[in-house]
Amino acid sequence: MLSEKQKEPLIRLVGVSKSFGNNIILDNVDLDIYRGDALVLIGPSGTGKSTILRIIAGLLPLDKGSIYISGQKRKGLIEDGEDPLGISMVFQQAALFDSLTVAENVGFSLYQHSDLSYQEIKELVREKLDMVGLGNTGDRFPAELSGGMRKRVSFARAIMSNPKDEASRPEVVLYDEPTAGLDPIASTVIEDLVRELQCTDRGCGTYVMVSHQDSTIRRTADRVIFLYGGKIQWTGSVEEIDTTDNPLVRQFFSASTKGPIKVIE
Ligand SMILES: Nc1ncnc2c1ncn2[C@@H]1O[C@H](COP(=O)(O)OP(=O)(O)OP(=O)(O)O)[C@@H](O)[C@H]1O
Repeated sequence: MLSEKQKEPLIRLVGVSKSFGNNIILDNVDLDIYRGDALVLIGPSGTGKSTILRIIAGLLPLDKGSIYISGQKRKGLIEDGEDPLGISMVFQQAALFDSLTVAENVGFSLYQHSDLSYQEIKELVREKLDMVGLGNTGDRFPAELSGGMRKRVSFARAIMSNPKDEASRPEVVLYDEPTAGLDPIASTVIEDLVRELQCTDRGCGTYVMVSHQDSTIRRTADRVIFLYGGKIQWTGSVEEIDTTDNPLVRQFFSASTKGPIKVIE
């Protein structure tokens, strides 16, 4: 039996609405994310998937509704107060500092915000780079790496935390299209890594991902959510992608221009 605490969602969006100008992007969205969830958000371009990630990360204000982190209502943005659990985001463009080495990028937040020694941070950086299979790249600059390697550096940065500050350890990782623009083999490396990083000796973490790539959706999702018209239209398992009779999901995966999804020309 799960205790009440274990059943409580780590993150809960209640009645969340968001517009940009006159465009209603999210319309009264409810979403619960549980510990250990491997959740992939899908849907046509421009339906608000990245917007949901940015809202969960606390980077974007809501128009209406509430967001609860470990049962605690968030007030304002992440810069207005820390959440009771660590949430980190891997951006679509790896978002590395070009003028810093790989090691300096990965250790950046610890150099800025911790009192760890240079040597301690160096060892942590090396550990995280080893975890993403890039142990020997610390002295290189982002421009010297392939797109897939840059993505992996951004993963290493996202899972970095201060061992003396348990609250800094990210329990939830948000991935925005981590395999966009990568060839199929580089995508497989990233997909495997997402799964490997989810479960460590501490247990299984939680992630929410946005992806358009069929292989990434199928290999990294336990639960799939289809967003369209500002609403969650369908939730199912990967297996159910091929068996559902939901017309939106069927059209999306058959890549057909005919169906309820309006084609933007
Ligand atoms: N800061 C902003 N200002 C104005 N419009 C925005 C802003 N951010 C997003 N939008 C608009 O909101 C809509 C949803 O954007 P979002 O990036 O969340 O969609 P998405 O589903 O992730 O799309 P894609 O699959 O193409 O990445 C788009 O029409 C986008 O142009």
